[in-house]
Amino acid sequence: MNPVFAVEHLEKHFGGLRVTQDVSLAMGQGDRIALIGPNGAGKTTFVNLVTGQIKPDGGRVLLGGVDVTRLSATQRVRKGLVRTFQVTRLFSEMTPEEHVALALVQREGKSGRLFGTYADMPVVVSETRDILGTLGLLKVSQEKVREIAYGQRRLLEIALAMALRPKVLLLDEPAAGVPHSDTVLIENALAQLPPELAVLMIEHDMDFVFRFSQRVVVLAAGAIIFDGTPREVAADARVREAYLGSYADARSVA
Ligand SMILES: Nc1ncnc2c1ncn2[C@@H]1O[C@H](COP(=O)(O)OP(=O)(O)OP(=O)(O)O)[C@@H](O)[C@H]1O
Repeated sequence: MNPVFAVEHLEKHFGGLRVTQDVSLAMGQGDRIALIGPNGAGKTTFVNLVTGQIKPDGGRVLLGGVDVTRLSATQRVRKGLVRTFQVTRLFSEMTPEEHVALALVQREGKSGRLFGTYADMPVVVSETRDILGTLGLLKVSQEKVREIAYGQRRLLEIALAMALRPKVLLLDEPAAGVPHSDTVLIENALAQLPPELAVLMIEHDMDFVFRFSQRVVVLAAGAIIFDGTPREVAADARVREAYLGSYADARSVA
């Protein structure tokens, strides 16, 4: 069976800097992969290449076995490759329900209708509730975004990504900026995502990474230096040197 998502020999240079070096990776349905690496390792560049925000200098991006390297970011979203961003892009005066409902209205090509009319669209109303329920946001669905906790805003970003019906979801640091005590909200919500969805997460919080992922891919200086289970990755000397440092010793995760 074809992987749901793959990159083959991806390359990106910025001037003389090789930011992505011969990166190959494949994901199957339901995979939960964490992409880790030190600052400047090329994680965001990798996601930008995958989603089509920037063009690679070499290599291919495949979705369901089909080469999408030449497709725009929007075309890739329509094919099920969806990302979230590190920085939230929400409207402070709108509610979570309005955000998700309008994303669904837009997805269905009904955005010509007047704002606020989604209440007349039962399919939109029920899917909105399902998505907000999955992300644990029903209790704040009617509050303005400026009134909800930062962690809930990050979850709303993921809800908006889910409104696009992804097959592959790329999460760029979903817990960044979230107080450590609230990280569990994000973890619990991610655990409710559909099991068949393939999820690749960039994240610096290693406790979160080890609990979330079945597989950890380590990027350093633009190249994959390790790809294995959380237990293997924590025990690998090269990874400790490049990234984990004293973390693995301190936590005894190996
Ligand atoms: N548009 C650009 N032009 C030139 N250099 C760039 C550009 N974008 C990124 N870089 C460089 O590419 C390297 C990788 O950056 P990238 O943001 O992908 O790393 P990262 O692993 O996501 O880092 P962080 O964890 O800090 O977000 C860095 O050295 C960065 O300065």
